[in-house]
Amino acid sequence: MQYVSTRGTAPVLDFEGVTLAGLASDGGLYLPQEWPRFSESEIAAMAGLPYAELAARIMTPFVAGSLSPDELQDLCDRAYGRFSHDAVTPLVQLDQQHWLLELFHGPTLAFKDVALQLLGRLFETFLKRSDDHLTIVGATSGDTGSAAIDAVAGRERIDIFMLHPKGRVSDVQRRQMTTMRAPNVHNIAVEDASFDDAQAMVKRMFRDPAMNTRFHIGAVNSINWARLMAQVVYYFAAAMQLGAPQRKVAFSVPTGNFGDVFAGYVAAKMGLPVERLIVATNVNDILHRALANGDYSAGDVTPTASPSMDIQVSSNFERLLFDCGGRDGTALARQMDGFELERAMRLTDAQRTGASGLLTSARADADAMSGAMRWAHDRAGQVIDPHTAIGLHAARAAEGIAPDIPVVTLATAHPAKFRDAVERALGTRPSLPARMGDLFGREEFCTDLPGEYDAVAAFVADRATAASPAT
Ligand SMILES: Cc1ncc(COP(=O)(O)O)c(C=O)c1O
Ligand SMILES: N[C@@H](CCOP(=O)(O)O)C(=O)O
Repeated sequence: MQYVSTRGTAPVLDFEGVTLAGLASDGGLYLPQEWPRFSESEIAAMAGLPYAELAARIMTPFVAGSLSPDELQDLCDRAYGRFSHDAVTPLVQLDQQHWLLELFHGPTLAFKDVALQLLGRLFETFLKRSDDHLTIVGATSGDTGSAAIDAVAGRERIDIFMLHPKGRVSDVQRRQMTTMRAPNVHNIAVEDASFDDAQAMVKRMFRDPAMNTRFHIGAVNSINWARLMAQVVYYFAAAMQLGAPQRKVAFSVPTGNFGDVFAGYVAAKMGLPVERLIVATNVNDILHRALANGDYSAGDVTPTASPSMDIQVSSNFERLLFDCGGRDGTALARQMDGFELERAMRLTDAQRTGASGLLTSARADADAMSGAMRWAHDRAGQVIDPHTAIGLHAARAAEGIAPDIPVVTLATAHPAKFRDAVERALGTRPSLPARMGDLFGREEFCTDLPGEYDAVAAFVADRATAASPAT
C-alpha cells in the first residue's frame, strides 16, 4: 500500500514510511492512495472473530509491503492483550435504539489506547529494522498524552516530549502523564496556551529542518495515519455485532481533532454499511459550523467540562476535505495556506456535497451535556463521561434515522477521568479502577514552559541530543 499527502508534494511512502514520518514534509497528512474494500461476504466471514484477529484482518491491506500477516497478528495480540475487557471494545445497550461502544478498557482509560498500544509496538518494530531513533513530539488535551506515554515509556530508540496546555486537563489526566517515571519521558506544561497552540508548535517542529533532520521527529497524534487505521477496527467490530453487513448502523462520535470520526469514514469507504456519522462537538464548534454551513473559522478556545474536545483547529478535517473534494493536493494546499493565514475558510461545494452524504453534526452546550449524562444514568444505569455525553446528546437529537437502525455512541473515556464534572451532573463521584493504583500518591515530573516555539524547541534539543546523535 502506498500513501500520498493531502498537499500533493511530499514523497509517496509505504506504511513503514508514513508511520515513522508522522506529518508529511509538505505539511499535509498521509492517506492511502486508494481505499481497500471488503465485499459483503468478506465482511460477513469476519463476524465473531476475537478482536485481535479482526484487527489484523481489517488492517492487513493497509500494511501490505511493510508487515507480514504473522507480524501484524503478533503485534495485535500483544497490543489488545493489555485491555481489561475480553471484548476489548464492548457494546452496552441503553434503550431500543441507542448503544454505547465502550472504548476505555485500555491501560489509560480512553479510546486512544486502542491505537496507541499498537503504535508503540509498530515504532519499536520499524526502528529496530532501520536501526533508527525517534524523537516523538506530541500535543495533548489530556488523553493522547497518557496513552502515548504508556505505550512508549521505557522503549529503546524513542524519546517522547508531550505538551499539554497548563491547567486545562483534568487532575487524573495530568497525573497519568506526569507520574510516569521513565528516562525517555518528558512532560511539558505550556503556559497560557490552548491545545491548538501546542498542536501548532508540534506541526512547526516537523517542518523545522534544524529539528527534524537532527532528531527525526515522530508523531503520536492522529496526524499519524497508523492511529486512524487502528481506530477503523472498532467500527467494524460494533457494526458486525449489531447485524452488519446485512444491517446499517449509525455512529455518534464526540469530536475534537476529527481523528475518531474520520476512522468511521474510512470504515464506510472500506464497505461497512454506515447509515450516518454524527459529528458531536461541545461549544468549540468549528466542525459543526463547517459541516452545517461551510464556515470553517476558528475562534478562541473556550475551556469546558469536556477538555479533550476543546479544539478549534482540527487536524484530520484536512483528510476529509482532500478525499471529498476530489483529492486535489495543489488546491487543498492553497486552501490550507489561506486558513493558516486567516484562521478562516469556506468549504468548496464539492467538499460540502461529498461530506454531507455520510456526515451530519450537532453541538452540545453544558446543559445538554449534563442532561445526556442524567438520561444515561436514569434510563440505563450508566455513568458516562462528559465527552461521551456530548456524543449521546447528538445521537438522541439526530433526526431522520429509522427506528430499526442502531445508533452507537462512542464512549471515549472512563467517567473517572472526569470525576468533578460527573459529580456536578449526577451527584456521584466515580472511582478510579483499581488498576490505576496510587495515582494520587505518586510524585509528578513536568516542566512548565512559556508558549513560545523557541523555548519548546530548545528544551527538546537539549534533552534529545544525548539519545539522538545528529545525522
Ligand atoms: C475523551 C475524548 N473524547 C473525544 C475526543 C475527540 O476525538 P478526536 O480528536 O479524534 O476527534 C478526545 C480527544 O481527541 C478525547 O480525549
Ligand atoms: N483530545 C486529544 C487531542 C489530540 O488529539 P489526537 O487524537 O490528534 O492525538 C487528546 O486527548 O490529547
